[in-house]
Amino acid sequence: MNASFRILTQGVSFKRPKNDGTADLSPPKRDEVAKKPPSGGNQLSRGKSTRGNLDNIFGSRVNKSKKDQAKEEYPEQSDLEEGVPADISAQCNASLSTQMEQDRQDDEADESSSEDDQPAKLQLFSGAEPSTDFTPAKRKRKKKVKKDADKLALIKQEKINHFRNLHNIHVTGEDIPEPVETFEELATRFQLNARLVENITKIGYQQPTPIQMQAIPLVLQGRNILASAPTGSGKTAAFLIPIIQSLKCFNNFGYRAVVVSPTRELAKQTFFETDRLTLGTGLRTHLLEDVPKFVKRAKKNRSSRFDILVTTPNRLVFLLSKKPAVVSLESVEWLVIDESDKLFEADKEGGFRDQLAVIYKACSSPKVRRLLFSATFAIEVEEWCKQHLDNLAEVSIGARNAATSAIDQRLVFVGTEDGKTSALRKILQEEYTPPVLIFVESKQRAKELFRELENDRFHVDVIHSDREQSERDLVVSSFRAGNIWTLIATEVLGRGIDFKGVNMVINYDFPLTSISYIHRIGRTGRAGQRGKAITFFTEADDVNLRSIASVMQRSGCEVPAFMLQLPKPSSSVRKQLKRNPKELRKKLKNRVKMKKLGKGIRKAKADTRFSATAKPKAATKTDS
Ligand SMILES: Nc1ncnc2c1ncn2[C@@H]1O[C@H](COP(=O)(O)OP(=O)(O)OP(=O)(O)O)[C@@H](O)[C@H]1O
Repeated sequence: MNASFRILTQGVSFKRPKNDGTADLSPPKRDEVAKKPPSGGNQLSRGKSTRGNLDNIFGSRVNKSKKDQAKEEYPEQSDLEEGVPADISAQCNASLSTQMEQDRQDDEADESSSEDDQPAKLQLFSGAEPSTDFTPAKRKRKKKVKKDADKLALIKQEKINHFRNLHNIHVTGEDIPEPVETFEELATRFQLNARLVENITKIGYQQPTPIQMQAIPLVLQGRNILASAPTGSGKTAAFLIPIIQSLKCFNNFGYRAVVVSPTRELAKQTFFETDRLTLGTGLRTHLLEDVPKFVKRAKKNRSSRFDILVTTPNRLVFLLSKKPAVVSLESVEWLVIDESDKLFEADKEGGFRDQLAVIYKACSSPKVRRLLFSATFAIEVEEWCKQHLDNLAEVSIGARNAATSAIDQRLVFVGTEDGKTSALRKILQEEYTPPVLIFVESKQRAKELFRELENDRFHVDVIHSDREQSERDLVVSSFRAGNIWTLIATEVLGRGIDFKGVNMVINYDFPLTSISYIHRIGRTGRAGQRGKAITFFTEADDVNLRSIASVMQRSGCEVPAFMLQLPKPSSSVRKQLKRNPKELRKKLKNRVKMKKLGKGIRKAKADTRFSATAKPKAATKTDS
């Protein structure tokens, strides 16, 4: 991917509607939006904050086609090449400096001549002192100072743009602060807590990653943020470092920051990262694990002993929905929604989105800021943020919804389901470099594959939602410690989990969406290391093949041309893919089976012409 991107900073500010006690996380309906009259401009007056205003603004934006909007925010490659390369920036600085020097000399000459004229002009005024502001010399000097300041600002902006281009940083929003290049710069510019600096050094972070370069100053500015950056690019520290800095030290007010993660494993990992970064600062972090214990503790009013809460949404919602609620989020200043696109997902029962709405509403302080982070970007999350979050800044690193270029990705055709085990054994024999993660689509599949491999020499174990929490914890820690070499997992480990040094990810079952593909393979190739991802596909997987091939192509992998030319799934299939991908996959598998069955029957029928013993049943046996 070319590192040269044009920076887009749109001067748009959005006001949050008045807090009416509702927390509707659903995006506005398109036709509702389309009916709204277009707004007069994209700058909203600061005084009034009404939903009507918001809708007008939102309407004017979404009336553009998504393609146009995307093009505005992410120019095509040819456009991107117009970025500001280093030498151009240097030339620009040099020529501006020369021009400024020339202007200075001209102005000095002008000034001396106009000062000579002054007495004559001043005599025109009798009695009253002339206003000093309006003497031509002063006016000129003022103009010159302004001109110089403008030029300096231009040079500075040019440098910032160049820096962002270099690191693939894209930002939108008003008044975006300068990114930081080093942790030393961060420490001096924001007077970072000495213990926090010490902890960053102790952990071994030498330089901020691109998301940290831009997101940390933004969070420290007190903004609402929607951020996306590749898997394994340090998003956790990008929100934790500035939150820790802003909370300063322990106080007795109760939770002031809440981090919501979709899985227990991820919540636990974030808790450990928070623990490492807060060491010695006095801040206290609580991982919400044992709900009954929490309820007991809450009765003694002991929840105010912590500053930061890390949790999954369902546990927190359970506590919030007790009458009376056993947890208070009224003092929360920072609400972090990690894996934000996942937590915005809604299913028939409401899913994560409804839970998020409860949490959102419970964080009732006017001081609260929301930080939404993920490796993948969803347009509906962006639309919601734009509509509901005041002073929003968006930051993203690299191309949206692309896998990291640190992963070598490969697609392997295995024919049918039956072809998978032998293909897996072949790979494990020929290129086995543990630790290896194998993803399957359901707990049933996970159990079956585990039985298949458990007696081989691959030190295999399995993790899925049917296992006890203690077993899951043990499996994760054993895999981290290197006692398990091959781990079979469902989507439980698909997002956010940071296992150091996973060398290979195998998608034994084809991911249901390209988003799931990006997160699954992102368990390798993290924090600057390289990794390998192999994905099996069968005849039943062609509905998703094109979108995954596109992800591969966007992250710089070679993809067979035919895959990119596969027909796009019809709109009804796309809808099903979004609503219930598992169900659709089942249907497609059945269709392939039926097709084969049909072929088998036809073949068998044909065979019976020559051999009376051939039966259709026998011909289809291998497909079952
Ligand atoms: N500045 C840094 N320098 C070096 N390593 C870092 C830095 N910041 C974070 N890391 C390390 O990078 C790894 C990935 O970080 P993290 O888990 O935060 O990634 P992520 O972007 O949240 O990934 P995902 O999208 O998969 O959740 C971790 O091991 C973390 O310790």
